[in-house]
Amino acid sequence: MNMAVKVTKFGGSSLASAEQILKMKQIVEADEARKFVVPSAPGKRFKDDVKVTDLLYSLHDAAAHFEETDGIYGQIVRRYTDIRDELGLSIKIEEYLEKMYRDIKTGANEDYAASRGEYLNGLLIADLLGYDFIDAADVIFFDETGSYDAKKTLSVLPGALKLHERAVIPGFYGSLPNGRIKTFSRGGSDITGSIVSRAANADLYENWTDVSGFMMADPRIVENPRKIDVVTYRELRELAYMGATVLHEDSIFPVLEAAIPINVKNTNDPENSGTMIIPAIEGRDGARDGITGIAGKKNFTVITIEKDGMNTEIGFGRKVLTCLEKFGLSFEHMPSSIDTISIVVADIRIRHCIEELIDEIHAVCQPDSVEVSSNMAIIATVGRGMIRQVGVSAKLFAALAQSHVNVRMIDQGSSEINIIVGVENDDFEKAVQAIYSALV
Ligand SMILES: Nc1ncnc2c1ncn2[C@@H]1O[C@H](COP(=O)(O)OP(=O)(O)O)[C@@H](O)[C@H]1O
Ligand SMILES: N[C@@H](CC(=O)OP(=O)(O)O)C(=O)O
Repeated sequence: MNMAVKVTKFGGSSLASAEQILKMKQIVEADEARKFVVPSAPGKRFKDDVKVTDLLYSLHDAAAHFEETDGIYGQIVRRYTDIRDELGLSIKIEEYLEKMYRDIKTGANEDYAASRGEYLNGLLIADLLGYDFIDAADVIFFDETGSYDAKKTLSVLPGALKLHERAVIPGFYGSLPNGRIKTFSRGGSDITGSIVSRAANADLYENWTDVSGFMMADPRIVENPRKIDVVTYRELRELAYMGATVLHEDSIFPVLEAAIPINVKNTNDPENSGTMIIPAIEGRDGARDGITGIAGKKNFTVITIEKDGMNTEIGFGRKVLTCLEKFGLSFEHMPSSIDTISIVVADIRIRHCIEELIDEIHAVCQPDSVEVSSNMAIIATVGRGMIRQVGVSAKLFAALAQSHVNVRMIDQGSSEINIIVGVENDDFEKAVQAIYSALV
């Protein structure tokens, strides 16, 4: 009989120090099935600490601008040598660090620099566990456009995993067709864990972090939020995309087809069952009272375009989108009513071209007015049962009104599993707390 296989991804918070890494070791060794380990780079040890990935971005930036680099490099060296020494390992991590430093100083790309956080941690962890080390650059691939290449990866990775009884595969990066290193977006070790789970045909993908699963709201905003025991891939994707950073929003794609469940667990409380993320909940959709969760993000710009008779003007939406396309902008949401259409774009993407974009919209769409509000936050209230439940929106808006939160935008998503509201950045925390108290 084939033995069960579990892939375990440990986040930066779970590997920030030797003490945390020893907890990881205990967890991995407690279950024979935990054959493949995907580590992140060491994260924050305390509130104001700096993640190694952020140090690496700073190091690359300083080197690229010919600024002083020895200080940052020294901090990175200390993070790894401290871990190595406290774990009593003899691996010569300095040699790998020195090579990295040379490469960065001689023009290695930013992704290469960022990826070394996971690479170096992977070497230490493989040594500690006595597992083989597989460099993600040899088994995880991106195409020429920089998108993840599932076909190529799945033609190489399953075979590579079969050659190893137990292995460590660092998270966050792979390689481009020209051999250069490419990373996923921030938090992307979660995606590596999912890819390895698919390739290993795992029975379970365990994602170990510093919270006991997905909570109904961000624990940094709502005190002691309720845990979500079971959540569907789709709800998870909505919540993750909207700001619940526990799991990267793209982590579900690699395991989707194979329907491999994801279990979010707490390295500091391994007995807690955490949250199970599964394809669908048969026969229970709609049976759940209330909502699944609340998530949100700050720093968006909302452009509201008004034009009488917009609803009958053929091609109006296309014209607006052409303007965005001209500036290479994607949008997050686009709620509309009879004579208005709003476009929500992240501040950081639009800041440099907002004035030119508005001029373009005036020229191309001939609107009656265009209003721009920046420093907006968007909050999504998500739940698969919400659509069949009367009164959720009424309660939500009453709660916001009672807390004196000015609602600047409403978008009842057509996916019908979320209601999105736009509020000012300053009202963000208050709004999340108000929605949580009213609906949970
Ligand atoms: N809904 C939520 N449930 C749980 N944690 C959340 C939620 N929203 C945001 N978080 C934050 O996500 C953090 C875990 O994600 P992250 O920092 O990426 O962990 P890791 O370093 O393990 O990858 C938690 O510490 C918590 O502050
Ligand atoms: N270290 C990378 C990738 C990652 O997934 O990290 P974490 O698991 O700590 O979120 C980052 O900081 O983005």
